[in-house]
Amino acid sequence: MRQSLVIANWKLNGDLALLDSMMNGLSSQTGYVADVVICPPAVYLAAMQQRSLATATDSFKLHVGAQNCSEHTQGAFTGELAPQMLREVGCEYVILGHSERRNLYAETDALIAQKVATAQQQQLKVVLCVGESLEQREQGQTLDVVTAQIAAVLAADVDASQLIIAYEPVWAIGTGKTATPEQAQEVHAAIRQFLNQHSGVGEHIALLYGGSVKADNAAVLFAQPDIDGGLIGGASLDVEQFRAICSAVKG
Ligand SMILES: O=C[C@H](O)COP(=O)(O)O
Repeated sequence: MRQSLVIANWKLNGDLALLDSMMNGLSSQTGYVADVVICPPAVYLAAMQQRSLATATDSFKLHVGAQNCSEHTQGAFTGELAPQMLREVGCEYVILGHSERRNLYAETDALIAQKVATAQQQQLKVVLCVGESLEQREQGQTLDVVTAQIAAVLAADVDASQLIIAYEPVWAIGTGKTATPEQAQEVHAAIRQFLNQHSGVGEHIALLYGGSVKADNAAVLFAQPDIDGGLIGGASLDVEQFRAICSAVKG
């Protein structure tokens, strides 16, 4: 049985007050089928871990995730955060290869592969983001782009069976244009098949959809057979919306 996950990526948003209201709001309604992960800006990670422990019960815990990490474990890299530092403050997950990192910070497939390897060596669960631009989709290159992004990571010293992959079409991120359930399912199925062919792990790893997921479209996306949950940006900053999205994952 594959893991179901809903992950909040706050990006450069939020504050301690939102952290408190989100933790209280989510933990006041438990019984989610999916594991729920919140990835706030890094300065809030330790505070989130404290709150996660304080609100945890035998059956429910909010998991802590980071939005990025260094490919290095230590050294003269001003401003960077090493995976084991993230682990030490309670992080279990890290998002890598997000299109904003690829496009705004020029992260290459090679750098992302290095980051994935280092993060896994330090026992972080990696959420690898992949996705095509609008131009690439219009030119029929979606599956080639997405599988090439994954292949670059599989070529490095990584454990494919421990990856979580988030398919996020770049044209759907923060635009209000969601991929249709059929478009998303087609790419997820292709990713699973590709992973089966290249490392035999396709049936076992969680594949998430991201890109303008909201309370009113989450259920239909998550009902697709190869979609195991979501990576949520804007709607993860609203307690009620995010709670509804978490509840939209069914067993
Ligand atoms: O990491 C999250 C994705 O970039 C999706 O963002 P969005 O839900 O605001 O479109």
